Amino acid sequence: DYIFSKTAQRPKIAIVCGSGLGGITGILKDPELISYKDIPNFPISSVPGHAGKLVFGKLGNKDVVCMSGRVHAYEGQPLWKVTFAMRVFDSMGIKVVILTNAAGGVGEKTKEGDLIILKDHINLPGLCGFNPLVGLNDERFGARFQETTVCYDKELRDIALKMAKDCKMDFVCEGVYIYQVGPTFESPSEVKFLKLIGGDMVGMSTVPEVVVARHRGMRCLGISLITNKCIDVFDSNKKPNHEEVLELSKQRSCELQKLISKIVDAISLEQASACGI
Ligand SMILES: O=P(O)(O)O[C@H]1O[C@H](CO)[C@@H](O)[C@H]1O
Ligand SMILES: Nc1nc2[nH]cnc2c(=O)[nH]1
Repeated sequence: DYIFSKTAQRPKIAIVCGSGLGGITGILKDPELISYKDIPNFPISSVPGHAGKLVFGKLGNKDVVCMSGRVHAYEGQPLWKVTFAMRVFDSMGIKVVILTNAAGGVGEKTKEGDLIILKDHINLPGLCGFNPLVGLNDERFGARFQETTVCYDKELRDIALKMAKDCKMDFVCEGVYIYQVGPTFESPSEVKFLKLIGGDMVGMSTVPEVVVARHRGMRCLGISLITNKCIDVFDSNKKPNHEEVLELSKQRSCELQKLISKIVDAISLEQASACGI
């Protein structure tokens, strides 16, 4: 109610901006900003590169809302708060959520600067009891036992790959994202393990949000920007750090913005009936 009292825009598509990836808010037409701190109960990010505002506006000819900044479990927030925005989006009538993140490249397939469309995920903490759907379930909002067979909508993924091909973005492909809580980056032995279990990239976000978004029946598309290669050799002098993550995000933000703009355009053309947009 608070959000709708502040804007007359009623988007059907939400975009979650990962670390340093809030630049897309700068290309929205007729932007209207709402600070997280003004929205009742909305959690506020403490991480550099996560601004803390909802930005409504037009991307091409479609209304969208961008979440510029997210909270992560490693900030000490419970998972219901980490995923709170997804419940808000659902009550606002959002049908499609595009989630971006900065991630470390695990396998040979990925290199710095690549944009990887999430084909699936491995919810490592989820497998050990750290899942946002733990707790009493309200059947009005979703099933007790949520399936996660196709978390990342096939049609949306196909659109993303087609748009990337049309734009000759040869650094876009599909991959599997592994969620770990953080805030530590991975040790070399952990990276070897993540490779073994079939991950292409690893990060500290997105999956809890997707689990809740799917529980609420929203369609999800995930896009990882590979900001660094995970180090799987012992005694390396090279060490991952958040500054490097933000620097790479800055370098690739234009390409990501272009790809998302094309995807949003295509959703309106190709998915009008399916998504009720
Ligand atoms: O996933 P996003 O929010 O893009 O952020 C990524 O970047 C941070 C590490 O540099 C971690 O929070 C990781 O999850
Ligand atoms: N877990 C994790 N998250 C990241 N986010 C950006 N880079 C990384 C990384 O190497 N590991």
